[in-house]
Amino acid sequence: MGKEENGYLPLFETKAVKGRVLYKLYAVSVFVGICLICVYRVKHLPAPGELGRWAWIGLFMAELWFSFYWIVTQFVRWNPIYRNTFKDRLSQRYKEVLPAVDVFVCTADPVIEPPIMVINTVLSVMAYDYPPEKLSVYLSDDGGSELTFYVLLEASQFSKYWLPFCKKFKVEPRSPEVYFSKAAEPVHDDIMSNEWSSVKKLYENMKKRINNATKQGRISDELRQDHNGFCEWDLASTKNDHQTILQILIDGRDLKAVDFEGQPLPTLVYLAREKRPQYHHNFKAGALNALIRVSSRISNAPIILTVDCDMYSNNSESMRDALCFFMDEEKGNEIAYVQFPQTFSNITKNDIYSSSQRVFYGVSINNNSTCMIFNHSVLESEELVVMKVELAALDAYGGPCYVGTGCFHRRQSLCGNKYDKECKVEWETQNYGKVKESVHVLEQTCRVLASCTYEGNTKWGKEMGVLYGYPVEDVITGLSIQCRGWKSIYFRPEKKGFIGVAPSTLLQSLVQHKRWSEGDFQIFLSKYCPLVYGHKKIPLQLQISYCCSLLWAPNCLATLYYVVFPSLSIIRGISLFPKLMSLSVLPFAYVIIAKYGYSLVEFLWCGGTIQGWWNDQRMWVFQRSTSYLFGFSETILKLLGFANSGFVVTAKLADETVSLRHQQEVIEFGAPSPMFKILATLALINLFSFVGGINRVIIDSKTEVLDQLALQILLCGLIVIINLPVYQGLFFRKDKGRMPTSVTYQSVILAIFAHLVALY
Ligand SMILES: O=c1ccn([C@@H]2O[C@H](COP(=O)(O)OP(=O)(O)O[C@H]3O[C@H](CO)[C@@H](O)[C@H](O)[C@H]3O)[C@@H](O)[C@H]2O)c(=O)[nH]1
Ligand SMILES: [Mn+2]
Repeated sequence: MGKEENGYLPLFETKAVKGRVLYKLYAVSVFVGICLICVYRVKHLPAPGELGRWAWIGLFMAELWFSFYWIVTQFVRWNPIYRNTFKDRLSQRYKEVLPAVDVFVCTADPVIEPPIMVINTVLSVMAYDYPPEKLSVYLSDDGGSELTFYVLLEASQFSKYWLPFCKKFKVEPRSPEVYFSKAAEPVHDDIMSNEWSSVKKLYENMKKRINNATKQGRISDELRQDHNGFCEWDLASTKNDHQTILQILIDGRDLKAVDFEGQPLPTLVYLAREKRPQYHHNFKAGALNALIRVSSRISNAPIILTVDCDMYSNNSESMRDALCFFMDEEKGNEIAYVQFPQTFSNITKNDIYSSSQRVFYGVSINNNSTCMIFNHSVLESEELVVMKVELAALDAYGGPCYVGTGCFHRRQSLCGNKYDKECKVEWETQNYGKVKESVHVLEQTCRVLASCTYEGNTKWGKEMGVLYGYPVEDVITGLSIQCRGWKSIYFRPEKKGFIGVAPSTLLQSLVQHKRWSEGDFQIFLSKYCPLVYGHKKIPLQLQISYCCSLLWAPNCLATLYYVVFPSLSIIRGISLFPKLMSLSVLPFAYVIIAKYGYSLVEFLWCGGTIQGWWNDQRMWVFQRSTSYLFGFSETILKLLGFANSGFVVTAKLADETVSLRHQQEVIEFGAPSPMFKILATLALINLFSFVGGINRVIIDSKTEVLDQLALQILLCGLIVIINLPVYQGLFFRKDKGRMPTSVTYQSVILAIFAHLVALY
C-alpha cells in the first residue's frame, strides 16, 4: 500500500471519499429546482401598483441570496478527501532525529476558565508520547493571575508522578481529571493498582488545594514562600497593567529536572506578557506572538502546537501523526500546518445549541458539516469513514483554514516566511538545546520579547506571526500562510486528537457566533478578502470555499426577511407563494424536501438524533437572526468608524443549576440580552400571524384563501413549532433560565406594533 517505484514509502496517504457521484447528481437536481423557482418569481411578479409587489421583490432577493450562498456551499462538499498516517514508518526512520516541538496553551481569565481545567490541558500535552527533552510547554496567561501561576507550579510538581504513570501504563487520555473520572480502577494488575491509587490520591489532594485557593481568590503567604516567582505580583498592579512575568518552572536542560523515576521532564514555562492600558494587546493573537518570540529564545522548536486552555489532548500519539505530514520526504516540505478537528466533551445527546457543528468554525454552514460515508471496497480495512466533509473538501483544494486550536504549525511559516521549494528543513540540525544561559539570565533577557513596545515598527501582527485586527485571528492567519505558497492538512484521526468545552448557555453560544461571523465578515470586506488577496495565490475553489464562512454574517438579512415578511403578509392576505394546487409548487416542494431530507439523512448517519437535527435547525434560525445580525451591523459600524470589535472569551463553566438545565436539554435564556428580545419578538410575530392566518382560513372557508396562503401558513407554522421553547421561556417556565420579564413585555409590545404596521 502506498509503495512507490523507487521503494520510497510515504509517511501519509491521501484518499478521495467515494460515492460522491450520487451527491453530485443530487446537487445538480437541486440547482435545477432553484432555477425553476427563480423563473416563477420573475414570471409572477405583481405589476407596479399591485398589492404585494415590494414584498414579492424582497422575497425574491432573499431567495437569490440563498441560492447564491447555496452554490458557494457546494464548493465545500464537492471533493472531500481524507488522510492516513503511518506512524510506525516515522518511528523507524526518524527514531533519533525527531524535531523538537513547542506547545502553546492560552488562557485569559481564571474566573471563567478554571485553573484546574487549564492545568489538565497542560498536563495532557506534557504527557505526549514524545521524547521529553524535545518537548516544551508554554502557558500564556492573559489574565496575569497569581492563581494560574500557583496552579501551574502545582502541575509542575504533579507531572513528576503523572508522566511516568502515563508512560508506564499507556494511560489514555492523559488529562488526569478525565482519566480518573472515566477509567475504572485496575483490579487485576497489582502494580498498576498500587500506583493508580497513589497517583489518584496525589491528584485529588492537589485538586483540593487548587480549589481552595480558587475559592479564596488569593494565594496564602505560606504558599507564596515556596517560589520566588510570586514576588512578581508585588510589582504588578492589575491584570491589565503589569510588567512581563516569565518563569521557567521546569528547565528541560537541567539534569536535575527529572521525574520520580529519574527520567527527564519537558520544559515548562509560564508567561504573562506585559500589559499596559495605553497599549492594545490584540487578544489571543498578541498572546501567541509573544509566545512565538519568547519560545524562539528558549527552545526554538521547528514545530509549534497551539491549543486553547480547554482543549486537552485526548490522544498521546497526535504529535507523531502530525509529524508524519511535516516529515514526509516528498510532500512534507510544503506543509505549513496540520489542523485537527475541534470536538467537545459537554455535548448533550440532542446537542441543543448545535455546538458540534461549530467544529467547523471556519467553514461550516448550517447543518451539513458532518457526514459518514460507507466505504464498500473490500480491500480497505476501514469500513466506516466518519469525516467532516467541509474541511475535508478544503483540504483537496490546498488546505483547510486554521481554526485556532488543535493545530500543529511549522515555525517558519507561522513567522511569515514564504514557501520556498529549494529550502529544505534539516530536522536533525535544529538548534535545540544550544542555549547556554542560566534560567535566570534567560528569564531576564526574554522579558523584552513580551513587552508592549517590542512590536512597534515591526511586522509582527501584519506580516509576521498571528495577524492582528480581526476577532478571528486564526482564519486570517491561515489564509495568509496559504497565500504565501504553503499548503495545509486536515487530519481527522479515528481517535479524537483534542477535546474541548462548548458553550453551555444559549447566550454564550450566540455571542461566540457573533464574534465569528463578525470577524469573518470583516475579513471579507478587508484587503484580505480571499477573492482579491488570494487571487493567483491559492486555487479559485479555495477562495470560494473561504467565502462560505466569511459570508455568514450577511445571511442574517435574507433570513430575517424570510421569517418576518411572509408571515406578516398573511394578515394582509398577500400571497407570496404559488397556490397549493398548482404546478409551480413543485420546484419549491422539491428543493425544500430534497435539501432538508438530505441534511436529515446526513445528520442521522453521523450518529445524530432526529431531535438533534431539529435543534440544529432551530439554532440555524437563532444564529442567523441574532448573532449574524449583530456581527453584520457591528462590522458595518466598524467600517464607518463607530465601533471597535473585541474578543469576548467564552465561559468554560456554569453554575450547578445552569449545568443541570443544560444536561436536561432545557434552553437557557435568563439574561435580558437584546439578542433574546429579537428572538422573542420574531417568535411572537409568527405566533400572531399563524393564529391570524388560521382564523382567516376558518372565516373565509368558501373563498380560495387556503389555497392561496397555504404555503405561507405552513412556513409560519414551522417557524412557530421551531420556536416552541421560546414561548415556553416567555410564558410558562418558572426557573431562573426562563426569559426575563422585561424581555417578555418588550417583545409582546414590539410584535403587536409590527402587526399594526403591517395591517396599516
Ligand atoms: O485576550 C485573549 C482572549 C482569548 N484568549 C484565549 O483564546 C482561546 C479561545 O478563546 P475562547 O473564548 O475559548 O473562544 P472560542 O470561541 O471557543 O474559540 C474559537 O474561536 C477563536 C477565534 O474567534 C479561536 O481563537 C479559538 O481557537 C477557537 O477555539 C482561549 O484559550 C482564551 O484563553 C487569550 O489568550 N487572550
Ligand atoms: Mn473555546
